[in-house]
Amino acid sequence: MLNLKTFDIADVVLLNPQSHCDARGQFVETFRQAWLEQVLQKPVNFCQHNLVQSTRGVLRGLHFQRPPYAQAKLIQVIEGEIFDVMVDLRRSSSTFGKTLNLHLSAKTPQTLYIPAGLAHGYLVLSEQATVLYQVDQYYQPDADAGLAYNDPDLKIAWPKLSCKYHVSPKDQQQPSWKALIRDDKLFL
Ligand SMILES: Cc1cn([C@H]2C[C@H](O)[C@@H](COP(=O)(O)OP(=O)(O)O[C@H]3O[C@@H](C)C(=O)[C@@H](O)[C@H]3O)O2)c(=O)[nH]c1=O
Repeated sequence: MLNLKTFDIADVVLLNPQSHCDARGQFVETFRQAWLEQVLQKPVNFCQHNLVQSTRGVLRGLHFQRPPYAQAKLIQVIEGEIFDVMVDLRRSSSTFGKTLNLHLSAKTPQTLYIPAGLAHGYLVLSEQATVLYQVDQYYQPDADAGLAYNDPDLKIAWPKLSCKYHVSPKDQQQPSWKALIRDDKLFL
């Protein structure tokens, strides 16, 4: 049986699938297309699968692809724990500019669906983390875009760690929210 959670930001869905435990270990159906299609009332089709490994303090994001290559994402943490962040960039949305954060851990098999039009990022809280994610549009380097993870306007309460955050040179120079919203082409 599937248990799912929705949030203030429309179309973000956290799937909490059932674990089947026995003497050998556990078996979990982490995703069924029909589950999401029933909630979203539209077809989903993931064409690219990614595997990302990181160590504690690595902060990736906040990222999105500009239209017409905006990507919906399906996130699973298969090792370790992350603090996952989403920002609604859809001008038509009642939660435009709103952020949402969740702790995701491999200890609890969960699958997070992030609709197209949201910026996404995460901080690794465990010694190592492995994130598997699927996207419904191919990676388009020319459409790759970002938003400063530490923009005070976003008020994201990133957890404090005993080590420094490890942020890529690209992500240290992402634009602020105010700079981003001046550019109409960035949004759905
Ligand atoms: C995202 C991506 C990157 N790459 C390459 C480009 C680069 O050489 C290397 C690392 O890219 P990045 O620094 O952008 O990787 P990363 O910072 O992990 O980017 C990811 O961050 C998280 C938060 C997301 O939500 C993803 O959509 C994606 O943007 O991998 C691909 O080949 N395919 C892809 O789909």
